[in-house]
Amino acid sequence: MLRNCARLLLRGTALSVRPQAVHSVRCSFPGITRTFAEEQPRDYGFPNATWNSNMMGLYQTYLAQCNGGGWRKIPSYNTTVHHIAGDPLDPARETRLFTRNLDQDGDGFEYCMFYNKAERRMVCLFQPGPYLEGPPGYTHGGCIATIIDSTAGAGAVYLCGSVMTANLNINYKNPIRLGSTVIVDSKVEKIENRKVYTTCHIRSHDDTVLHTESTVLFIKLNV
Ligand SMILES: CCCCCCCCCCCC(=O)SCCNC(=O)CCNC(=O)[C@H](O)C(C)(C)COP(=O)(O)OP(=O)(O)OC[C@H]1O[C@@H](n2cnc3c(N)ncnc32)[C@H](O)[C@@H]1OP(=O)(O)O
Repeated sequence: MLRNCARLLLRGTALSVRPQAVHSVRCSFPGITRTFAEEQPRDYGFPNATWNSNMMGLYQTYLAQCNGGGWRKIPSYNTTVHHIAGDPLDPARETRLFTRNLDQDGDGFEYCMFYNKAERRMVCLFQPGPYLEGPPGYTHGGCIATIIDSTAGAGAVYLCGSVMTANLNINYKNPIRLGSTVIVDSKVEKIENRKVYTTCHIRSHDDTVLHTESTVLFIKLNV
């Protein structure tokens, strides 16, 4: 449905859509604003049946802090934009966010994010699924890099607008077991002109194990 509607709109074909069914999908990159007709999009940052008890417990903890505690839950969809002007991608082709590209809940990246503007922090509760395997039973380092980039990137976007990752450094300290829950905690440390310096740590759900420590440099685009 989404793909068909987007295709029709992109081709300029008249399409009658109920107003309440129109959802404006905005991209975080400059010069790109497209509106797609779609059903109410699913927010993948809500709990599903595959979330384990630690993930659920942390979710409830952060959710409780959204009531006057300075935190807010960030929605998470499975697509950003379908076409970038001048981009070689076929505008009619469906694209999916890398971290939301599997159909079955629980197989890949299960996560939700919470943002605290005053603290310049974006926190991601992350439960890696079985299709993210690297070493037997553990999460692939590239997947870990992805969730760090996505979390710190979202934090930079919420604070500064459009950014691109320029540099990502990770020290892997302890492996992350598949199916476990970890806390990805990023913070914007410093902004210098277009450069947004962030740090990010991944810790176990109970804070006892440090899995990674990293720095990520983003460059602002819309200045
Ligand atoms: C909301 C939820 C949804 C949104 C959720 C969002 C999640 C996003 C997470 C995914 C993000 C990605 O995957 S992004 C995809 C991976 N990244 C990329 O493909 C980026 C490829 N690189 C580029 O496009 C470009 O190099 C840029 C845009 C990064 C910078 O190019 P530019 O715009 O021409 O700027 P440039 O003049 O080169 O640099 C500007 C300043 O930054 C410095 N600078 C540039 N690169 C570096 C570097 N690696 N290390 C140090 N410093 C650097 C320069 O020295 C300069 O400093 P000074 O002289 O001013 O002092």
